[in-house]
Amino acid sequence: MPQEEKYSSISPAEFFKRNPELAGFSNPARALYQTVRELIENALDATDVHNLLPSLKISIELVDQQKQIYKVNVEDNGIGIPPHVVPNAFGKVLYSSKYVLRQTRGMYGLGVKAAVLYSQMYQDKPLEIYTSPLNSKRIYFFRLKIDVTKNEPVIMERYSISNDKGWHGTSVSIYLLADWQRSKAKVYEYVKRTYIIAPYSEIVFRDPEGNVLYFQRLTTKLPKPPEEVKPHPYGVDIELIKFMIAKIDKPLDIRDFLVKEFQSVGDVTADKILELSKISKNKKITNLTDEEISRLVEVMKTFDDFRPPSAEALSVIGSDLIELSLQKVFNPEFVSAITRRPKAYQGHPFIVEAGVAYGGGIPAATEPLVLRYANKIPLIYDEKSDVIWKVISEEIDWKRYGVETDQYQLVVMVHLCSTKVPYKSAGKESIADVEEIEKEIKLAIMDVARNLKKYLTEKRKEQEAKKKLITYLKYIPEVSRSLSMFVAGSKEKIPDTDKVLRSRLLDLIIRRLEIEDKNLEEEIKKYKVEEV
Ligand SMILES: Nc1ncnc2c1ncn2[C@@H]1O[C@H](COP(=O)(O)OP(=O)(O)OP(=O)(O)O)[C@@H](O)[C@H]1O
Repeated sequence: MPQEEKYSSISPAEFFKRNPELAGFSNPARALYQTVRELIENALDATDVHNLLPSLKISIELVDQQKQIYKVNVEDNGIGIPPHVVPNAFGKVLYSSKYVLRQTRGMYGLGVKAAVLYSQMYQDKPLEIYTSPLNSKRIYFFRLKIDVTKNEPVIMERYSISNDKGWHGTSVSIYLLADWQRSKAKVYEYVKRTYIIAPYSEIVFRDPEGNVLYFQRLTTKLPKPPEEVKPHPYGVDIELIKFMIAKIDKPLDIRDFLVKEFQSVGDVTADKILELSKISKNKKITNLTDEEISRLVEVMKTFDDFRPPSAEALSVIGSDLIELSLQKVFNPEFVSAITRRPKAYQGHPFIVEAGVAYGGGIPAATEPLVLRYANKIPLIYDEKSDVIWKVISEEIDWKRYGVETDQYQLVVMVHLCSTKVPYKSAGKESIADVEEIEKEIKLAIMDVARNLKKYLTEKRKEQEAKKKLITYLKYIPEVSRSLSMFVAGSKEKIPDTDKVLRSRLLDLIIRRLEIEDKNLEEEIKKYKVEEV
């Protein structure tokens, strides 16, 4: 006889506790990497997004050798968190300040809670937080856990002290079962790549072996912070409209609703949309039927007269900062970067930035070193399933740009900014193939690759010229001697003819070959003679 099905429901906290790999917590090594990541991303969202120059202190410490329990602490100098919000921000899955249309690293309201859930599974120390919002007179301390069944925070301890020094920011400590040896390389890579995309940050990183890395702030120029925007009509769906109506919870006229709540919709456009949807202008939003909402969405998605989505919500790094970082971190012989113009997919604005660094201090490898970023987050895992990798490895023929493809000395960086990055999973490690995005990534890389090609062509020309110079130089003594003997045979004798000829011939060759290389000075000096 078939067994009877048993039905029940679980809380979001329970769901992510049962499926930690969905948020990137699949084993002790990955969990350590992911915890560091979530804390750094929150710290940066609390600083650069709010026009504050980030100073981060990161530490990982082994606190129980036998059980392999580590303490991860990240302290920032950000906006801090209002004390009444702290318990939910850290103890309620799907609670966030980032459910608005504005580019931030965080978007799910899950990251730090996923770390806490994982933490609670294998050891019993609670999460520790101290925070002080901007201009707050007090610093607030919390020790928290999550009640997994209820998806609610459990406050174990809380108190506050006077904030005499005017400090603001947040410090979060999480204890967890981890594997430092296996995550070490990825954690280091993550911190380094964070620094590359945020060169206006100062970062101190202490690892469990006692090594301290200091990343010095390279610039005080902060990218323009993103601004919150309204949804674009191309990005709507039936549930979004229902959600917005429920949130307003007032009998507003549908026409006013469209004009006030969406970007790119003025009075005239609103009238046109409503006419096409066969909905009266004065119909109250609270009285709309499901069928009317469905018709409205259909029209909004297909109407072709909207301005494209606003890019005000985005915050790019800028080509100057990308070039600065690539130069400082890799010490290459050539760098170039570009920020493309805003584009949109499914009503979401996006901008692609790209940079290349070539030669110099970059170690040779069989593949280009690809640095992937989305909303200023470095993406480290799942490289081969990312659209950025696909473009760089399959769609760009590097040979055509003059790059030696047996031994690449090449770093290619791509940054996608969007109010909606199409990540493949909640762990935010790779970007899905969206046609519009793929195309922009390709165009951005082609832009910088063309600059690289120009540089390499010039460089090769210069090398050819040098080769010629060295050959010509060898002939100078012989030619000037023969010529001077020839001239000496004439009636009028020129004093030191040989020296004069050598000097003139040398000048002529350098001028003709347009050589400016300082390294050749030694070589040329050998052939220089005192002028008479
Ligand atoms: N260091 C911090 N400074 C200020 N606010 C913070 C900090 N850390 C967390 N928060 C607040 O806690 C909220 C929840 O953080 P959490 O990491 O769970 O999710 P998120 O960052 O919103 O989204 P995601 O799951 O995509 O990372 C944040 O939205 C933010 O408001």
